[in-house]
Amino acid sequence: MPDQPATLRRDTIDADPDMATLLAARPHLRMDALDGLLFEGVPLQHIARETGTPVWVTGAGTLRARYRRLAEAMREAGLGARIHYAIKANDHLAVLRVLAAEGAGADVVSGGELMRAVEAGIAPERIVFSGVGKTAEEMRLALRLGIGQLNLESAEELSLLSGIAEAMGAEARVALRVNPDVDALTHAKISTGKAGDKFGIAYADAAALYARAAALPGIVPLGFAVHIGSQIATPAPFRAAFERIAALVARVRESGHAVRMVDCGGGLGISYRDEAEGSPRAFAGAIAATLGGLGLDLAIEPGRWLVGPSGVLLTRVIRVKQDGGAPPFVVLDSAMNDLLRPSLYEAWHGVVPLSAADAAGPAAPAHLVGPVCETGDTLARHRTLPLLTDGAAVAILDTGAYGAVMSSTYNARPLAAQVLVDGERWAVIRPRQPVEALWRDESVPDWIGPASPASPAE
Ligand SMILES: Cc1ncc(COP(=O)(O)O)c(C=O)c1O
Ligand SMILES: N[C@@H](CCCC[NH3+])C(=O)O
Repeated sequence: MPDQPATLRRDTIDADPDMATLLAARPHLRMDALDGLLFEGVPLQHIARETGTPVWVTGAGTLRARYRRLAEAMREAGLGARIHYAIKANDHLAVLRVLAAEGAGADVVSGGELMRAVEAGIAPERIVFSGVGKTAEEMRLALRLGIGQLNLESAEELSLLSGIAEAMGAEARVALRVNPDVDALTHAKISTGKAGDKFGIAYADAAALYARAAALPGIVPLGFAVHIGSQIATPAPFRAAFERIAALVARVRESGHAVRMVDCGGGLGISYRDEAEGSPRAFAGAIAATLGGLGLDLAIEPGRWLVGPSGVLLTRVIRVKQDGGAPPFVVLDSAMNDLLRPSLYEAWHGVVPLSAADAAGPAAPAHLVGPVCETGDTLARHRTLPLLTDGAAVAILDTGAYGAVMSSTYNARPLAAQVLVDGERWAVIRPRQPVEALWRDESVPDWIGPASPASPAE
C-alpha cells in the first residue's frame, strides 16, 4: 500500500534531451568553445557577469525572424491577415517597439496594456481590446484613443459599451468573441474555448447577440473573434474552432447582417522540450481552409509563438544542498517569483550551462529550486542535468513569453534586470529593481507609533 498519493511520491527522474539537441532546435543559441553560450552574437556569460543574476535576456533579431516567418506563412496561404501581437506575453516597451517596427499591431486585455502599447508607438487603430472584465473607464479610454476594435465577451458588456459610446458621441467597432466549445488539447489552466470556460459568448447565443449589436446605438459590429487557448501544438483544434465560426458567419449573413471580419486569436504553441512546435503554415492553412474564401478581413493574435523562444533567464547556483542519496537540491538565485510557469503549470523549460566551466561533470539527477519559502518553488524538478556546483551559471530556455510579465516581488525579492540583445549588441532595458523600491510607496499611519526598542519579554 502506498503511504502517500502517487502524485506526492513521484521520484522518477525524466531524462533531459541532450544539450546539442536543445540547441540545434534554437538557431539563436550556439555553444562556442571560447565564449560559451551565445545568444545571437552575444556571450551570455558577459551579461550574467556585468548585470548580475537573475537577468532576463530577449533577442531582438530572434523576435524579428519569428515575426517574419509568421507573416510569410500568412502571405503564402493567401491571407492578408493583420497580426495583433498579444502583449500580455511580454509587454516590455523594447519588445513592443521591435515588433511594431515589423508591422505588428497589438492585442491588449487591460487599460494598462492599452496605454503601454500606445506608449510604444503602436497606433490605436491597430489595437484590439479583448478580455472578460473591461471596466467602463477602460471602455471610455479605448474610445477616447480611437481604438481599432473591442472584442466583446458578453451581452452585459455590449449593453454597457453601447451606452458609453452613445454618451460620448463615439462609434465602437466591435467583434463578438465566441466560445466555440472546442477542446484545445492543452493544459486545463490555459484552455479558453470550452463551454464552462469564462471566456467568450456561448456559441448558441452569438447570432442573436450580433443582430442585437447591429441595432444598438454607438455600436458598429464588424464580425467575430475566437481564441481557444494557449500552447496548442496541432492544427486540428484551430480548424474545429474556425469551422464553427465559418458556419456562424454564414448563418448571420443569411439573416441579412454584414460580417466583415474574423479575428482568429492566438494560441500557437512552441517546443519547450521535444514536442513539435506549432506550425505557422499549418495555422495559416487551417484559417485559409475554413475562413479564407468568405471575403473576410482576417486577423490573428499570437503571443507565445513570437516571443517565447526569443528569451532566456540567466541564473546562478547559490548552493547545492545534498539530500542523502536522493537527487540534490540545486538552489538558484531565481525563483517562482521570477519564473512562475513551472510552479503554476508544472511547465518544463530547458536548462543549459553558460559555459563549459559552469558544468562540473556529466549529467546527473537534480532538482533546481529557488530560495522562496514554498515547496512549490521549483524551476526544473526531477531532471538529469550537467553537474552544477556553487556559482555555476545557467540559462533557462524559452522564457520570453509569460516570464518577466508574470513575476512578483514575493519574499521581498526585487524584480530581475532585463537585457535586449540585437546581433552583437546588447543593452540593459530595465535595471534590477532596487530593494528599497519595494517599500517606497508604503506608509504607516501616525497612530501606529514607533517600533518598540525591545521585545515585551525583555
Ligand atoms: C484573447 C487572447 N488572444 C491572444 C492570446 C495569446 O495567446 P498565445 O500567447 O497562446 O498566442 C491570449 C492568451 O491566451 C488571449 O487570451
Ligand atoms: N500564462 C500562460 C499562458 C496564458 C495565456 C493567456 N491567456 C503560460 O505561461 O503558459
